[in-house]
Amino acid sequence: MTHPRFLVLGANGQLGQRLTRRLGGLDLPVEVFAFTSSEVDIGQRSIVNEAIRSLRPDWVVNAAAFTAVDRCELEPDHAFRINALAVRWIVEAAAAVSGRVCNFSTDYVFDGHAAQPYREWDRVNPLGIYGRSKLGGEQELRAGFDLNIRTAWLMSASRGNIASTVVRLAREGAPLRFVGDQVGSPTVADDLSEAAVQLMLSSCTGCFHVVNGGVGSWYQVVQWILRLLGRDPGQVTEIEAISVADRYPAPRPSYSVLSTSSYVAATGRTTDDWHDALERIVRDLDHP
Ligand SMILES: NC(=O)C1=CN([C@@H]2O[C@H](COP(=O)(O)OP(=O)(O)OC[C@H]3O[C@@H](n4cnc5c(N)ncnc54)[C@H](O)[C@@H]3O)[C@@H](O)[C@H]2O)C=CC1
Repeated sequence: MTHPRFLVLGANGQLGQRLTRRLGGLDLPVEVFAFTSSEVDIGQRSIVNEAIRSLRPDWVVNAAAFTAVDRCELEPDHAFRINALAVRWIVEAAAAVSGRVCNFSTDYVFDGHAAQPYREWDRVNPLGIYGRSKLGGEQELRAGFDLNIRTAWLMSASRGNIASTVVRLAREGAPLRFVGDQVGSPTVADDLSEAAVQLMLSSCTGCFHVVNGGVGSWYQVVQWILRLLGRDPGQVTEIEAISVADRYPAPRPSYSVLSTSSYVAATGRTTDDWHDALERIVRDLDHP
């Protein structure tokens, strides 16, 4: 009997690293192949084709993306090429070897005008190029065959991420200015990886929202990190809530909380509240 084969693209990214590690640590006989952006450039159709056709994976896990939201406005051609057209090439090559595609998308496909958590079937209306290009990628997937996981506000213990940045700034006593007027679903990349693996192992197809539970702003995330570090945010005068419009050129949805009820219905699992999930990361960062 052959073991399920997984091919991870964008394996050097925040999610790609976690997913590769999670797949490699499974208590099941699986084969995992992982390519970084320099090994397989998904923007090159022939390279994508060659990698997928030679390895014949059961699942191509696309963790590669152009995720710099503000740069997407300046480089729309590149954004559409990587976030949309490349997904078409991945799907074409996967189809040739009867493989499925697990793709990741974003809460930024929504405009933020909702008053309750977004479901998978809610009207999409991206505000900027990043969201539009990711929506383009979603549209390349095959109904009933591929898996599209919309997630949001990813955090991990990687360097440069919000958790490690706040820990560093707090230690240096540097001022902390974070957006307070945008709320969403902060999500830990390890938890998303676990859920994605579960969905693939249960042969789920279609669109699922997968995020940690609860609602927060980046300002609240930072307050929570400071509390976990034993610093009373009330005493930290340097922390300031700023407006998204003051910080970023590209528009962002002011409310992009995602409902995970489809994920719960499909797998019987729930995701942890983001406060608990973040606590695990900060504990690891604080005591490396
Ligand atoms: N970071 C976040 O807050 C959110 C991320 N997402 C989605 O989750 C997925 C993973 O995001 P992250 O890991 O956080 O992003 P990331 O930016 O950390 O990783 C993306 C990876 O793709 C690679 N990449 C870029 N262009 C490539 C190319 N032409 N060929 C191959 N690789 C290429 C980059 O080198 C990077 O390693 C993406 O689909 C993203 O759109 C969705 C919502 C929120």
